[in-house]
Amino acid sequence: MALEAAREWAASVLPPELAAAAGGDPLAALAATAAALVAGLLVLAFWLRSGGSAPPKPAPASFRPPPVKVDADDADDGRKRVTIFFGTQTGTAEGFAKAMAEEAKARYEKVVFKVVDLDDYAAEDDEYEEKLKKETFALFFLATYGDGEPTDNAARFYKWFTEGKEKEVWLKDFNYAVFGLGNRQYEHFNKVAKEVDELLLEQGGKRLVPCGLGDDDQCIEDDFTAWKELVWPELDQLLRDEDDTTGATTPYTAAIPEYRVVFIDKSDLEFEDKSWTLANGNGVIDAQHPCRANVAVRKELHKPASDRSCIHLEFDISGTGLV
Ligand SMILES: Cc1cc2nc3c(=O)[nH]c(=O)nc-3n(C[C@H](O)[C@H](O)[C@H](O)COP(=O)(O)O)c2cc1C
Repeated sequence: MALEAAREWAASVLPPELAAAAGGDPLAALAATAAALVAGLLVLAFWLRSGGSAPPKPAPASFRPPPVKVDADDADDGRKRVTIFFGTQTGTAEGFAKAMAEEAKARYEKVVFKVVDLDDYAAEDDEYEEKLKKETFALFFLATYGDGEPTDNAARFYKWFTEGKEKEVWLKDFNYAVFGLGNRQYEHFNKVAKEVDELLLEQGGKRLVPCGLGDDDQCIEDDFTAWKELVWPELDQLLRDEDDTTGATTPYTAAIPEYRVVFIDKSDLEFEDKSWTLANGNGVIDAQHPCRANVAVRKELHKPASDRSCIHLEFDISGTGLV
C-alpha cells in the first residue's frame, strides 16, 4: 500500500519521459535519478577538496629558444679584434686582405683577425652604422673600376657610405687604414679607396697611415709590401701587449693563390702539347681555378742598373675559353 502511494507520488513529480525510460515504473525512474544525483554530488565534493582547479593538462613540451650560434671570432672574450674588409672584382684585393690577415695573425697571436667580403658585412643598409660603430680596428682593401666605380661586392656599402648620410662625426675609437687597388692609366686612379679613406677620417675615424695607392700598371705587390711596412709599426703600438713576445718579423705566410712557374726551352719539347692551352676542366676560370696559358711576351721593366725586378708578361689565352 505504502509502495503504491510512493509510486503515485513519483509519477506526479517526474516527467512522464523519465518514467517511460525506466520501463514505465516511476519509482525506478526516481531511484535512478536520485542515484545519478548522488554520484554527481560525490564528484563535485571530490573536485572541491582537490582545490577546485581544472584537471591538470599534460605538461607542454618545454620550449627552448634555438641556440644562438656565436662565431668563435665574434665571442666577446676580451681579445682585440681587427676586421679586414675587401672590395674586389677579380680577386686581387681579396688575396691581399687574406695575406695581410695571415701575416698579422703570426705577428699578433692574441688578436682576432676576420676577413670580410663587404657584400656580406650587413644584410640591410641600416646595419652598416650599427656594426661599424662596434669596430675598433679596420683595414680596407678596395679596388676601383670603370669611371672610378666600386666593385660589385662593394657597391652597396659604397653607395650607403658616400651618399647616404650627413657627414657628422659618428665613428669613435675607429682605427683604420685603406689600401687601394687601381691602375694609373685610368683617369680615376684609385678613386674608391681615396674616397673611403677621406670620408672615414671626416666621420671620426683615426687614420693610421696614408691611403695605399696600389698600381697594377707597375708592380702592385711592391706597393702592397711598402704599405704594409708603414702599417706594422702602427699596429705594433695598438695590438701588442707588454707581455707579447712574438717577434715583429714573423715570417710571412702567403694566402694568395700560388702558381708554379716552369721555364721550358722549346727545343727540349719533343712535340708541342696543344692541350696546354685548353680550359681547366672547371665550369669557371678564376683565381681559385686557373687555366694554363703560354707566355707570349716577356719584358723586364727595370733597367739593368736597378736592383729590383718587375716583369711584364703577356699570355696567349687562345683556346682557354676566356676569349
Ligand atoms: C675594366 C677595368 C676598369 C678599371 N678601372 C679602373 C679605374 O677607373 N681606376 C683605377 O684606378 N683602376 C681601374 N682598374 C684597375 C683595377 O682596379 C686593378 O686591376 C685592380 O688591381 C683590380 O683589383 P681586383 O682584382 O681586386 O678586382 C680597372 C681595371 C679594369 C679591368
